[in-house]
Amino acid sequence: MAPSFSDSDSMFNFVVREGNGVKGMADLGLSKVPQKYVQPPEERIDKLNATLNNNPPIDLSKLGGPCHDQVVDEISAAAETFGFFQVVNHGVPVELLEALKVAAHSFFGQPAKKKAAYRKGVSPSPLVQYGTSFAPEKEKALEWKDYLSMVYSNDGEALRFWPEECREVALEFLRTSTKMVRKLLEILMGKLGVTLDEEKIDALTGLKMVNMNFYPACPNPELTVGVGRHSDLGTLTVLLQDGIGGLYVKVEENMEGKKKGEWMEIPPIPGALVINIGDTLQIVSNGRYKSAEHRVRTTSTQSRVSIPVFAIPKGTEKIGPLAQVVKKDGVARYREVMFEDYMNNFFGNAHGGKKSLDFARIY
Ligand SMILES: O=C(O)CCC(=O)C(=O)O
Ligand SMILES: [Fe+2]
Repeated sequence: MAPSFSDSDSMFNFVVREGNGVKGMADLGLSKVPQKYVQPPEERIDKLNATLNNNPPIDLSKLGGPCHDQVVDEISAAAETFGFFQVVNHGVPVELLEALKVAAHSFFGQPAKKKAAYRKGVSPSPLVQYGTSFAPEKEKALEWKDYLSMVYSNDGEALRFWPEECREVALEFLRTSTKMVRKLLEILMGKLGVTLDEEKIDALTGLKMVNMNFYPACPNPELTVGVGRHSDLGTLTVLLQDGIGGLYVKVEENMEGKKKGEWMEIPPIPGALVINIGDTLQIVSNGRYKSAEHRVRTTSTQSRVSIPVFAIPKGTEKIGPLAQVVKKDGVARYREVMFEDYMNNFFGNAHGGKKSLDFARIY
């Protein structure tokens, strides 16, 4: 059946307000995306205009062994330059990664009605939200993506309220990746001369959330984006992408073999996870660690899924550059902000690269 939206309002209502999602629309059979999905030329993703990031993944099982210091240096060097790296032997079982992708397809493969039950405002729990694009009411062009977001409060509530198609694997992903996040933070803080204690861990990662992103096959990958340019708002993101590819990270600074502003494709590596530095860690480290600006391209042949775990501060937490680092740097590059305010600003605006950091930047 060919879709027959009489105007862009009825398309918006169908996809966004009624919760059919971009998948519901794509399933109708489209030969061309609606105008509302066409990105301005400067935001479109030209596959041929990107380089491939073929840095080998960092092997976390070498921590604690004879190559410990070298691995620590690789992690901090990646955090200081790209704001991203891939890891293997990360402690998240490889079978779980497979099960997560299956669970994501099974959640999004359900009839729209079942997913729409978790829409903002009607979801039976504030911990769970299903939606589409990022800030659809604010965006000039929509993102070709549906998502499910699951906030962690405790195991009991997760198993009770998260959707049954994915709750067990999502919880296990959160549990196992949290251990790695702790290890990575310990290393990154250690490099700043700061010891990570329970209080600091809680301040930086007190709120955890698992998302599932679904990017339906798209008839016009050259005109659309799956996710627009953004950095993640929290401390660290652990991202599982499937084998389809389409994740791009922007080069922050000129460096050997890489030019500032150039986009690198992050290839899927079987069994690996992608680690992103988020805005919070850039602020806390007074700019030493870079949050990674990234975006996602759509594909015309297959639906892609990705599953990030976000480790972020609680809303009541005050976030600012660490005193030890400011002392060393002689200047604070960011002001202290209530994380809730930072979050409201982040989610209250359409994606726009790293402009989210301006909220805390001192000029
Ligand atoms: O799908 C991806 O690879 C990345 C998704 C992403 O950037 C996000 O959910 O914040
Ligand atoms: Fe992201």
